[in-house]
Amino acid sequence: MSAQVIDGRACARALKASVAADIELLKEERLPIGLATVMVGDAYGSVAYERRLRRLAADLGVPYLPRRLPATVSQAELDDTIAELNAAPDVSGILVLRPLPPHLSEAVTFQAIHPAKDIEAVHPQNAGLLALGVPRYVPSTAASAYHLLDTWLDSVGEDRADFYHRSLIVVVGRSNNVGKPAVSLGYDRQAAVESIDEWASHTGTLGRHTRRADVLIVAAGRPGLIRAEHVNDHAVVIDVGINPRTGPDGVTHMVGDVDHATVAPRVRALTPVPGGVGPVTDVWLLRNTAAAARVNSARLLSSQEPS
Ligand SMILES: Nc1nc(=O)c2c([nH]1)NC[C@@H]1CN(c3ccc(C(=O)N[C@@H](CCC(=O)O)C(=O)O)cc3)C=[N+]21
Repeated sequence: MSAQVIDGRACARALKASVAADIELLKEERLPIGLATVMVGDAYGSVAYERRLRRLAADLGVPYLPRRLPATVSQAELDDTIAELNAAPDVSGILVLRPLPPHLSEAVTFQAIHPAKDIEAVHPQNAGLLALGVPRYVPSTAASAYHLLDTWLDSVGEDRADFYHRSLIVVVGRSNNVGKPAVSLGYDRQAAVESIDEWASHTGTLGRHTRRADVLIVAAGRPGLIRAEHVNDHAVVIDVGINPRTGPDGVTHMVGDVDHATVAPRVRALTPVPGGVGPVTDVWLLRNTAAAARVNSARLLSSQEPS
């Protein structure tokens, strides 16, 4: 029997309707909402993501400010751009696209973002709140992985709490933007959680871990990393990988970290690439942008109070 393919586009459509309603309310209340992105250079994944965000923001009627800086920009110039966006009253959320060129520091850059506008929770304050189980914003990629899982559980009639309490979630990849948040969100659901560095594939120990997973979340950025021998027959596999691959025809398209053709026949359910986590991620980011409009207005109101 072949696995159920989890439909990320359908899930994104439903989520988008609820985000559109949030945005409508904000407009009625005259709370300013706006998304700003900062792209340094022109990495393939960043350009692709930025294009999607621009379209979605337009669709939802959210003002969108794309800032593009040359790959040679200095740390001080990048920090200045962020400071400007921090101060702009019509910008509720700021996203700095990764990766940054090697001469720039992600740690320094992310600390420059005002925590109230940090819709990806990359500032240490927001990353800390997430790790403590009291997130201000849930980072969109990891949030989308769990949103797809939750929605799929509902669709097959499994009780979410019961499922997570019985499950081992294995997260492959330990990036600050996906792997680590995915671990925190697993803990929050009271699941057993295991985190593995993708380096385990070089020591031949990857399968030993991944084969035990009830839920396998793969965010390693390595096409074809997970194959048939890495999974068991009741696994639910969430493929977070977004890797450009140029075919023999010279056309570049996206593939995930999971070898879909060999894994799909062996597991219970899995997400495709494209059409899995990706489409939900964009919508979640706009959801956080709407939530940020409220966080920012509360902050501005309280700063007007006498001290
Ligand atoms: N700070 C930061 N946060 C990010 O989340 C981030 C980033 N930087 N830098 C770039 C990467 C890349 N990325 C994508 C997410 C979804 C799709 C996506 O939705 N793709 C569609 C279509 C793919 C296709 O065109 O075939 C899909 O999966 O169905 C693409 C790319 C987010 N990234």
